[in-house]
Amino acid sequence: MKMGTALIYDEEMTKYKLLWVDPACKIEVPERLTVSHDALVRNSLADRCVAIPVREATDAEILLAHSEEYLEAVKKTPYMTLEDLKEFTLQYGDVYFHPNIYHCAKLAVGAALQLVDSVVTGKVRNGMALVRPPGHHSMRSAANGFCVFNNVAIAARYAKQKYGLERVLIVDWDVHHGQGVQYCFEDDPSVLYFSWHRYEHQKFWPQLRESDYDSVGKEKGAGFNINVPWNKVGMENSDYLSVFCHLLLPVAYEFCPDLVLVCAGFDSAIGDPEGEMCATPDIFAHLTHLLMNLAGGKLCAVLEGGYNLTSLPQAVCQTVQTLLGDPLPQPANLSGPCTSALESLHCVRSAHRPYWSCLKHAADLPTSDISTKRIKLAEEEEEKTPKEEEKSTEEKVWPEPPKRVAPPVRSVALLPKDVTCPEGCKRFSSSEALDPLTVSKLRENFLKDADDGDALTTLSSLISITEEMKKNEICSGLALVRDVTMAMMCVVQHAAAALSNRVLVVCVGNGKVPSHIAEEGKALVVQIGSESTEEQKCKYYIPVCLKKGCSDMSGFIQAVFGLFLPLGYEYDPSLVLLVRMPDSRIHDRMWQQLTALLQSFAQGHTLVLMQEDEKACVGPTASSLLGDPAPPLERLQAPLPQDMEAMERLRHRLQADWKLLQITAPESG
Ligand SMILES: NCCCNCCCCCS
Ligand SMILES: [Zn+2]
Repeated sequence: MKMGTALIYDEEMTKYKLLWVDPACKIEVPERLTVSHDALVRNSLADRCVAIPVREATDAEILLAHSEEYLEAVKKTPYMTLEDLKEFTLQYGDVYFHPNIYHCAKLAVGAALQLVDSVVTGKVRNGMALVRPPGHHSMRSAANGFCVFNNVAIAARYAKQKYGLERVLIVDWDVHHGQGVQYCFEDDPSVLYFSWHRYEHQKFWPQLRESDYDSVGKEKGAGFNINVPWNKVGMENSDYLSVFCHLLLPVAYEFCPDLVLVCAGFDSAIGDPEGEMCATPDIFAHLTHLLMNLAGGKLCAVLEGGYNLTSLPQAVCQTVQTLLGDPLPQPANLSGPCTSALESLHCVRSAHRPYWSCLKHAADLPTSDISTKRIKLAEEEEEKTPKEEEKSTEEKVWPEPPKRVAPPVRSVALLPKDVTCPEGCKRFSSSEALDPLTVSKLRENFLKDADDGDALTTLSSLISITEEMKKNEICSGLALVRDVTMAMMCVVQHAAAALSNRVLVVCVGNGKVPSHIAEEGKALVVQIGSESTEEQKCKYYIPVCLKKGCSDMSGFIQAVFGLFLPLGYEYDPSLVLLVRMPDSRIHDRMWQQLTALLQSFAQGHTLVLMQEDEKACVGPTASSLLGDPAPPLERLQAPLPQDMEAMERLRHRLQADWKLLQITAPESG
């Protein structure tokens, strides 16, 4: 049964503002919340959510992350005069107080806790809390960076204490480093904190040495704090996706969290005066989707920053629409990560090599460099942005994110009559006959026995399904066929020729895949199995070999994140064909994860082909195609070294053609 998405918002949290002149704080305005909520209402997203009321956090809850003296001090602010408030504020940095901010800060924490309760108890699947003041900069005994109480840090402690959760992942995609969260959990292996942030070699606020990539956590928490410093502004969608694919997701899946909390700051979006980045609002649909199959889909997004009143509401809507399960937008043209981002990615992966088996094969840091400060030389040759003084002040413009229309039919199933159609799926029966030309072409090209009526019906039905997808009548589909290879050939041939689709073909399991279908680039074929049928000779046919075959979950998931996703994003297909070859021996859970993750592409137009005897896979496949979160994989052990080395060699060979496969900067000089 499809569970809902919670939306937590209360206009009371708009009822505080800056009462004096302070240039550092003037961007934190009540309108941030009103424009975001109004956009959700205007786009008919709010009424598709489950409205959960806010509540005030109790003292005990606030004390989960703050000291008594700090709480007692803040408690006095409602009764302060304007002068007292100014005086009180001086002891903290880049933050302001107001007679009503304590009340709002308690509501912001309470909203986050209400969201945790709704998600962890299963009342809803996931959700978002629109709150202010934000939280991730506030520390045990100090307000900072517009933050009073650390909403997400308290939520993580609360979730562990009340529900006995063992592992919580916090993803902080805000453009600032949530140092308050880092301090809270840096010695705690049960909370993995990931943050990227504008850093510019410690020149950017809050200018902390401990925000660099070599702060990996302390004592038992070593490895559970991941900092990705952006040492240049202007980071784009490619940079964000590269870090997700080559760092966050492999580690997050190895960590196997029971709950995902997102410090959902949108000052990392284009147009924001703080971040000065260039990632477009629709990228947050993809970042959200890529996290939605962790922890069985239990994801709580809590608003942090976001100061551009145009990109903030757009990004909030993209996030909520994805939480609701709508098809993703086609990602904007991805040009590959910039040198600076690759330097940072390389440094973080090296720093965390000792702690995560998925990174064990990350190349080592050149011994001389202990921090990105010394790697500036590689940056000189690539000027991403004009020098400081020439910094452009013109208004950034970007296209309105594309409408994401959910097709009338979410998923169809082409099944033998004796196989029941999964709930939520629509059984496909080719209503109108295909035009005779297509039929005759099918006969001569694909049918061994020209009079094989069943095969003809199946193939013509598959073609009809791809045509319906092209018209966005159908989102996705699955088919049980007698011969998956022939069915694959037929769909690729037709889609590439007739529909001018770019088809991403993902073949799971061994079996002869006629690579000529990849020749002219109309299809990109990746195949993963236990033996490489043929070595990779053309750019569009990529065989991945796992010693133990597709039953090896940790090797498989590395191929998904390190190869399949980057390739898929760069290829940007309009159709994804997922083929389960006979006796692939892939685990159902891994299959469901793959089916879910491949919906990142082609606006979810995924067609799954399976052999007729795989009846048992129909249900799990359908639930993933219908948008149900894939069940979590168990904790992954180390992938086989020889598999990882083979994947490294493959990636190294391919990265010249496929930029999103890069994980280190091109040799400088
Ligand atoms: N350019 C003004 C300096 C403001 N620095 C504090 C930013 C806090 C962001 C919280 S997400
Ligand atoms: Zn921020």
